Amino acid sequence: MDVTPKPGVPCRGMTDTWLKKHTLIYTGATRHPFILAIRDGTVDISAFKRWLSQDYIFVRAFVPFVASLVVKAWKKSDDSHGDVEVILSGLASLNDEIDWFKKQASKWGVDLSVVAPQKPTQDYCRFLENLTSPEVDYTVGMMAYWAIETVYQDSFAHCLGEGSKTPPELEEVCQRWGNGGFGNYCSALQSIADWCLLKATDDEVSKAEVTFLRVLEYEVEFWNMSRGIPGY
Ligand SMILES: Cc1ncc(CNC=O)c(N)n1
Repeated sequence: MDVTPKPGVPCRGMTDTWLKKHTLIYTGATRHPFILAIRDGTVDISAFKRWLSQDYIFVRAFVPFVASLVVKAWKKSDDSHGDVEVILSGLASLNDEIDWFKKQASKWGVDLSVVAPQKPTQDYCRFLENLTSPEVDYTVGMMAYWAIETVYQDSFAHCLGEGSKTPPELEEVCQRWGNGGFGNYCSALQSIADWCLLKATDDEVSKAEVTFLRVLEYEVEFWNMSRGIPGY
């Protein structure tokens, strides 16, 4: 079999295949009514504040998950792709992000010390905690990391795109994840995830695909909660 890359023909990894195969649910997570409301300037400010306080809880739980990936990257024998440095720089950004959330909270008059996690936040945080276990493959974890970051990058970049009417006071929020630098970071995570998937067993690949779908479902639930759909 000829495996040499053809000029002009992009080399598609497993993650791109899944984005195509599951495009409906991916679009549901990245073009959610909450995001569309930010983009068209009709977002309810109480919904935005709810998102802000719940996401602060999420991000705190995200830190140990990403830290577990540093451990797994360090333990595996092949680090020719510099995975440890890539993940570590993500942890450093999360350190800034936690400060950023605190500043945003005081700007919007949200008291983070009294915020209780709602059910979708609890469920999503528990899912992250399960992924932190040493029993979960590095491949599955990296793929989840890429998917979680990419949903935010794609969603918030959409709020900054051509023709958006995002309120000026929310632009900084959209920039946090929608900026091109973060887009490049997501591409780096995607390359690592694709490389892992290329070498993974069939069992790991199918576990990773299920995990990919679960991430998208949790993201949709998180937006639903933020939007204040009755029942939350
Ligand atoms: C629910 C959710 N998903 C993804 C992200 C983006 N990662 C870190 O900030 C986030 N903040 N919150």
